[in-house]
Amino acid sequence: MTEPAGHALTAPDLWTAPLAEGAVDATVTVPGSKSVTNRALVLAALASEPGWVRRPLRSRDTLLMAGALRALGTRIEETVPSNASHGGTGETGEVWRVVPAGLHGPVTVDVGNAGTVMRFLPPVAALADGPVRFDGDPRAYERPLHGVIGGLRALGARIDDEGRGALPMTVHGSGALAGGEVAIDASSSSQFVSALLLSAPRFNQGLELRHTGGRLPSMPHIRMTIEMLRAAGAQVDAPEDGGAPDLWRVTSKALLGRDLVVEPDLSNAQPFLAAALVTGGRVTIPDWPEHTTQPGDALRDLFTRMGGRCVLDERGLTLTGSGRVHGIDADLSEVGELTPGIAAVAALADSESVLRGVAHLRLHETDRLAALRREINGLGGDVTETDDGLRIRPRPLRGGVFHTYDDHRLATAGALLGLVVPDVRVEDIATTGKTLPDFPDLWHGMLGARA
Ligand SMILES: O=C(O)C1=C[C@@H](OP(=O)(O)O)[C@@H](O)[C@H](O)C1
Ligand SMILES: C=C(OP(=O)(O)O)C(=O)O
Repeated sequence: MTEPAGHALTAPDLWTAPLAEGAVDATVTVPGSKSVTNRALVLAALASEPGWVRRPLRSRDTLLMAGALRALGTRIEETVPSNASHGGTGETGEVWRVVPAGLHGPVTVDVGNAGTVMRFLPPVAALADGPVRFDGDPRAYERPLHGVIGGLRALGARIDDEGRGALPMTVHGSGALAGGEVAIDASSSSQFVSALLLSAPRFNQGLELRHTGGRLPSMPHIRMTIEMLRAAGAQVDAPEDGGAPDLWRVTSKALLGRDLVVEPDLSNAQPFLAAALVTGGRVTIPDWPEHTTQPGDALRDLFTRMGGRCVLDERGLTLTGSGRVHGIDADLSEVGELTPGIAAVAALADSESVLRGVAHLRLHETDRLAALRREINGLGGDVTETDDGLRIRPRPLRGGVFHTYDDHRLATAGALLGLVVPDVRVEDIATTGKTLPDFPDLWHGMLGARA
């Protein structure tokens, strides 16, 4: 079995996870969704008029996206108005005004380890005038990109990847892309599909995209792409509208500028809701949307099956723990990014769990299946890898170092275990900055609010 990739385990920067002294009772306001913010930025940059992104997530992944679009020529003005009431939330918040402009190289884009940046931006670069070099963290070189590279080449783009089929690479934009029909295998990442769809209204002939290959993961994220494209005026035919399976059509058409309020990141709400579940407490997440394409909405069902009670009302989503945590047998293919948090809860349950359908997590920020097995077992757990997931048999856990492999969701999983297992030290808690830089403060705040 391979060991998870990540940075050195030798000089860890250790964060002692706070232990809950009793049942957690808190309201936690979670910052905006990474997936929505980065789609909103791309669509706004490709639009034919200015747009607004309200309550954007400010984190490593979204700042990399904004920085790359700026380098390509887009103007993004950040303001924190004193009275930006919007969207019925009544809250003030940060607003980014996005003013699209001609996209130009030569430019170098740092993708960090952001899947959304490394996959959503090459199609944008193909529309730019000049070469756009893509580089990123060492792990970004290992993450799959072949569907984007092969797809773009078939649609008329010139890409120099020195035969790697991965980063680093240069997209030689010529100011326009023919577009048309293409087939790709997106079974290793739904982001290949989202990437090509997002830029497709700007292709001369639009796009007819077919997925060929194994099961497509993270379908809610593809629905998010389609919903946001349509809200920007795009014409999209998708399988769920009665069309052929695994086939999407996007018409060539100008995109509108939008005024959009970013929903809270429901996947980042996971550790806080889980805190209520494992301590038999109560946590409310305000502004939980009634309708959403975010995969995190599945937590209502998953955590109910694991022993919590969820109520969605005008205050937001409230999860109340019963004091008991049950194991679960779940196919997480649609909601893969929830796996580390589910695995941590499962390690504290009263029965075995089997998590299925998530083989593609081996190619996420780190090999998440190997990392979870190794780190939970390092605290005394009993986790084994299966072909497509994890089998977790709860055992009494002990303290120790929880390594995080530059993976924000490993770090929050470690913090959750440390809530009920004394002396868990989480390596590099700052890695949560990929999507949730405020995590340590929010976590301590949640505990400080304990009734
Ligand atoms: O499109 C998106 O915003 C995302 C899609 C998913 O990627 P994969 O399909 O590669 O798992 C998800 O895991 C990632 O966190 C965000
Ligand atoms: C897989 C994830 O991120 P990325 O957008 O980098 O793929 C994640 O956030 O869990």
